[in-house]
Amino acid sequence: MQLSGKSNFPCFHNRAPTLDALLKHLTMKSTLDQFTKENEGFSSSNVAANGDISEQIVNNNDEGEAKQRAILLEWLNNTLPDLNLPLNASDEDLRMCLIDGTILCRILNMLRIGYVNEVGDSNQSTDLRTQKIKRFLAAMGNLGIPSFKESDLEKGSMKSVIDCLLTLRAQYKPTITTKSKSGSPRGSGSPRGTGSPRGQFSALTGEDRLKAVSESKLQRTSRSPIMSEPFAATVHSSGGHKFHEVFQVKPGRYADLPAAKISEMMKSNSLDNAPTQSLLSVVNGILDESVERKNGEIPYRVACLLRKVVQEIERRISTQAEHLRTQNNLFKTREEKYQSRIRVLETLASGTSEESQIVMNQLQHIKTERTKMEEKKKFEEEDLVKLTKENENNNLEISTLKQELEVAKKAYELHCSQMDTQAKDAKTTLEERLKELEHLLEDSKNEMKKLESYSESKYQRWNQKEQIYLSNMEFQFGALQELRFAFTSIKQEIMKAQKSYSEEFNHLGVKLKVIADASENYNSVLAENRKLFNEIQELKGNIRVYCRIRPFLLGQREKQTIVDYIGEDGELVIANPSKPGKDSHRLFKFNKVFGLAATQEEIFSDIQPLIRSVLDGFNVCIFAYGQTGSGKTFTMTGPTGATKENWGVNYRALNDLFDISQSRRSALTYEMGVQMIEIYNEQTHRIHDFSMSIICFLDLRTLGILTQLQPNGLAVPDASMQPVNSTSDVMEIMDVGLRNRAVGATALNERSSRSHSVVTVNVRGKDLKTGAALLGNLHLVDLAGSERVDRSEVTGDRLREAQHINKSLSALGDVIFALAQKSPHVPYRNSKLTQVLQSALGGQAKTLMFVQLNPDVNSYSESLSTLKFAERVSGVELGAARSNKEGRDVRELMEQFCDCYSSKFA
Ligand SMILES: Nc1ncnc2c1ncn2[C@@H]1O[C@H](COP(=O)(O)OP(=O)(O)OP(=O)(O)O)[C@@H](O)[C@H]1O
Repeated sequence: MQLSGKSNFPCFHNRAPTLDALLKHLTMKSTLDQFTKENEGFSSSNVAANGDISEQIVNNNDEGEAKQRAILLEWLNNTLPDLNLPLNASDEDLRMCLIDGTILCRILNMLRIGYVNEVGDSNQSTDLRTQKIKRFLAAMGNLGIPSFKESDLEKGSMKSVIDCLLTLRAQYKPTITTKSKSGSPRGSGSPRGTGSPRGQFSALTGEDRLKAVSESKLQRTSRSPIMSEPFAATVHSSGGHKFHEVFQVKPGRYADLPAAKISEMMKSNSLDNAPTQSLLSVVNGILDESVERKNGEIPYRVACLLRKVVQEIERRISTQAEHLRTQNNLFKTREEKYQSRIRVLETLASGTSEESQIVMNQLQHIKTERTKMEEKKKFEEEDLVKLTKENENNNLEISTLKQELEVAKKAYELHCSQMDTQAKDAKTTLEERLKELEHLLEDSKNEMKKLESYSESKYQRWNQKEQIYLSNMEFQFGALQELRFAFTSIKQEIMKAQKSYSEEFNHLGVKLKVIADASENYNSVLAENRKLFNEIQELKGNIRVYCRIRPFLLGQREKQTIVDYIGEDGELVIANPSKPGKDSHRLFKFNKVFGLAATQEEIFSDIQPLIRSVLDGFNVCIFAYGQTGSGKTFTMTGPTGATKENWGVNYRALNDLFDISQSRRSALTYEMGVQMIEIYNEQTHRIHDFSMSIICFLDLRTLGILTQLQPNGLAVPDASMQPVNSTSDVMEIMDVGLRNRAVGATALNERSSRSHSVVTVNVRGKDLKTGAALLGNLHLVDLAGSERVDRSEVTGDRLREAQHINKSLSALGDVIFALAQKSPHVPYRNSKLTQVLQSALGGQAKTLMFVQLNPDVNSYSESLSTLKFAERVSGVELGAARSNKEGRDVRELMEQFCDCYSSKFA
């Protein structure tokens, strides 16, 4: 049976809804009694009744507890069959039934006169009701509870009836207190330890019972209406017990409560039955927990619980306020009633004195009552004020809590919205990621298919390759076998070859020893060779004169020549066809005469030994002498734009120098330098500078000529040497020099040179073994034209140029003549030309002069004078060569040299 924990009895709970209903049914006559019962009559009568009960209970101690319970259950089931209490109902069920105010009111209504059955059984017989009343009285008698009389009911006085019911209720009520101490409904307060309600109650003395009732009253008055709730009155009821368990939560644990627990707490039943103090504790606990966690976050379910609890507190406060207003109105109504009664009584008091005395007594009594009422009212008002203040404080606290709750709610909602946003973003991201993964999965599948097909094809290819490799391996294995056989045979051949090689090496070693011995003698042989070679050159003559006859040029083929005979031993006979006669033929003798058909190569091959002498450390001078246009430049340099075949003496000589120096590099190292100057009007100029040109010719700086030769044998110090390493370097320098030469047009030759061109090659050699130095100079001179002045048809500057040319050529002839005569004085200083060529003229120097001859009959006289100049030089020299009869014959020396050379190097 489910019983409500609320007590509706007016004495204990003013806010119970059944109180007003009960009071309305009471008669006006019993109003004063009712008032007395609620205030003081209850305690005194109750105490008195309890005292009687205790005596009766003591007298009936022998009756069993089961019998008492059975009697009470029987009566309750008969009277209120809808309770449907089982015969074996427990003491707790019985207790819960009897302390229920509603049930007590129903019992009271049933007992009072004019009772109408709740179920609407208006036809119920009076006998039945009387029988029920008698049964109740009998049950009370059995329980030893002071009862009432049926006449009291007939009179309409309910005081004794209410006292009886309160006693019955009070009998069960102490067991509650006892239970909390002993854990048994009957408690340990029974002196016998039986725990029966009667025994327990009887164990209390009258004073104790009075004290208990007073405490109950004191509790009632000291508690605020808010706190005087059903739960407070029925702390140990089943519902209260449940609330106690539900709200016994340790501080700081609300956030961790499971949802089921919070749902249980939020049940309307739980919240309705929970004490306000517990609800406030819940609110404070949640807020403290929120503050302690410092993040303001309150789980949603806890926030719901908080809202629910606050709503419950608000509801209770409003209910209590309503109740206080009702109570106040009630007190005002009562006061008005009392005032009207006082006025009636005062009217009556004006009647008889006796009645007046009685009325005065009653009035006094009423005044006393009124004073008490006023005191009570005062207490109530104070209570009201306290409650109002408390209500205000609570409202204030609630508003604060609401604000905090609102703030917490907003923070929570903000947090929730952020979480929602994050969740949406995360969801979107995850969906995108899912799509990507799906695409990837699709791609992977496709890739896997491709790989499978590829691996399949590759597997087949590998199989094919394996077959090929196997066949190849078989083939290679066969080849390997062949190679092994070949290797064995080759090995044997190598062994044989090794043997023959070792024998050959031994033989070569012997030969190498011979070569080493020969090489040790090489330098001495080389020195001897140089000595012998020089002796040969000396035997040929240190001054040689060759004659070269220029061929007719294009357009001169039909002209008469002056050349009558050319002998192999250097004889030349010229004749003047225009003056035939006895003296028309003249004989000239040279070292050698080159005819019209002589090539450049033939010319050079004859002078090549002199070039070798330069590398042996001797000075050599080669110059061309002849009239303008006789072919001097052609012989010394070659034609303009000459190929290697037409190279003149200059190029060939320098080329030969480089070739011979290269062939000697194992024994000698050479450094070469070239300078190119020209002597014009007895002034010396450097012409190989690349920046020179014909236009700037007259502004050229005049070079000084040293009176004493330098250590290198040069007489023109200012004309710096240009180092050369190859034939191309030399050709480049010469080309620039030739372009810069002073060339002017004359009537005789379009390239008539009026200056002496001197190319000097300085050679420095070093013997790698002995360290001895060799120094040689080669002078290659292209002389100016030797024609006579009166034929050149020039005057002024041209005439002065011709005079300077004739003077220098005469000086050259004088020097050579003096050298040939071994004259003590050689007139080198008579011209710039002889000064420049001083080192190459005389001493051990070798001089070779080409006498260039123009065969044209028109140039007969110029050719004749040229030949006479050459005769003067060559005649002396040739004579000297011929007079060297005490010396060895040239031919013999040559043979001796050749024998020596072949024996050393063959
Ligand atoms: N041996 C030769 N064979 C063919 N042509 C020649 C020969 N000698 C000279 N010549 C030609 O004759 C002309 C004159 O020669 P070249 O200029 O060498 O004379 P030159 O004596 O140097 O004159 P100059 O005194 O004016 O310098 C040139 O055209 C040249 O090519």
